[in-house]
Amino acid sequence: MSIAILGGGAFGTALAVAVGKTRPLTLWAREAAPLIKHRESPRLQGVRLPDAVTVTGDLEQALGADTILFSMPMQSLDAFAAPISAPLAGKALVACCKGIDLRSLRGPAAILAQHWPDAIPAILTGPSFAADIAHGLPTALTLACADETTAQTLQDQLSTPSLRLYRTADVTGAELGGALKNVMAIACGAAIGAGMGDSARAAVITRGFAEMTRLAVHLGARAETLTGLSGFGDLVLTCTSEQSRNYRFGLALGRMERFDPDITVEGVKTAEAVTKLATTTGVDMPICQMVHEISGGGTSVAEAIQYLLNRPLKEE
Ligand SMILES: NC(=O)C1=CN([C@@H]2O[C@H](COP(=O)(O)OP(=O)(O)OC[C@H]3O[C@@H](n4cnc5c(N)ncnc54)[C@H](O)[C@@H]3O)[C@@H](O)[C@H]2O)C=CC1
Ligand SMILES: O=C(CO)COP(=O)(O)O
Repeated sequence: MSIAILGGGAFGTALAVAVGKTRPLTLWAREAAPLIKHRESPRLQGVRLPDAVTVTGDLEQALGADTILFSMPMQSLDAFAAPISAPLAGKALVACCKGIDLRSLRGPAAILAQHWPDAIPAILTGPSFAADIAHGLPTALTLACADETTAQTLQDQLSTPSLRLYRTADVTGAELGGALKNVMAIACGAAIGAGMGDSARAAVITRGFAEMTRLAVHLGARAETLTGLSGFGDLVLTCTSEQSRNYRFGLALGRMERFDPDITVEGVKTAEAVTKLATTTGVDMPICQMVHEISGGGTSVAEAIQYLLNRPLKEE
C-alpha cells in the first residue's frame, strides 16, 4: 500500500520524516524545487528528509498512491481539491488539517468526502508539534475513520516506533476536537499575554473544554472522543506551550503586539466559523465568539474578559 503526503509545510514534512524512516512514501509540495534540492522545508528547518521519501511537484504522480494525506491549511483544502479530476475511488484520504471550512462550515473529512464520495475519508489529529514528530520524540495521535478495516490499515501504515496511533470511528468528534482546541489556545494566549495569570488560563481551558464538548455532541460526536487525544490531549498541549502558533498569536493579542501574518494560525478562521455555527445551531459558544471578536480587532482582550466574567451565573 503506497503513501503520498500532499503539502510540504511543517506538518506534511514532519510526517514524511517520521513515516519515511519506516517505509517509502511520496511527498508532494506546491513549491517542490527547493525541497527536492535541499531536502528540508523552510517551515521545518534543521530536519532532513530520509532517502526513502520521494519529493515531487507532480500532483498526478502523488495521487496514484493508495493512501493520500492532505496536509495543507484548512481554508485551502476545498480550493485545492476542487480542480482535481483524478478518480480516487476506494482510496483512503486522510485529512491532517485542523479547522472548519469557513464557506461550508464543514470539517476536513467532510470536504474530502464531498469531492470524492467513493473514497474513504479519515482524519489524523491529536497533540503533536511538527518539530517533535520530526525529531522522533514520543507522540500519540488519533486516527479517525468510520471504516474499521481501513482504520486498522492506516493505523499500521502510519505508526512508527515513536509515533503511536490510536483509532476511533468518531470522525466528527476527532475533527471538531482538533479544530476547536486552536480557538481555546488563542484565548489562553490572550489571557496570559494580558497578564491575567495561570488561574484564568485554567478557567479558559476547563470552560473551553465544556464549550468544545457542547458543540461537538450537538453535531453528532461522542462526548468520550472529546476526552481523548484529539480533544482534551491537544487542548492541553496547545493551551500551555509557546511552540503553538495559535497560543503565540493569542499572546500577541494580549500584549497588543504585531504577529507575522505569514504564520499559519488556524484558530482565527475556526473561531469565525464557530461563531456562525453557534448562530445556526443555537449552541452557546461564548469563548469562541470572544476569540472571533478579539482576532478581528473589534473588541479588546480586556473587554472580552469582562464579557465572559459578567455572564449570568450558572451551574457548572
Ligand atoms: N505544524 C504543526 O505542528 C501541526 C500542524 N497541523 C495542521 O496541519 C495543517 C497544515 O499546517 P502546517 O503544515 O503546520 O502549515 P505550514 O504553514 O507550515 O505549511 C502549510 C503548507 O501548505 C501549503 N499550502 C497552502 N495552501 C496550499 C494550497 N492551496 N495548495 C497546496 N499547498 C498549499 C503551503 O505552501 C505550505 O507548504 C494545519 O491545519 C495545521 O493545523 C496539525 C498538527 C501539527
Ligand atoms: O496542532 C498543533 C499541535 O497539536 C499545532 O498547533 P499550532 O497550529 O497552534 O502550532
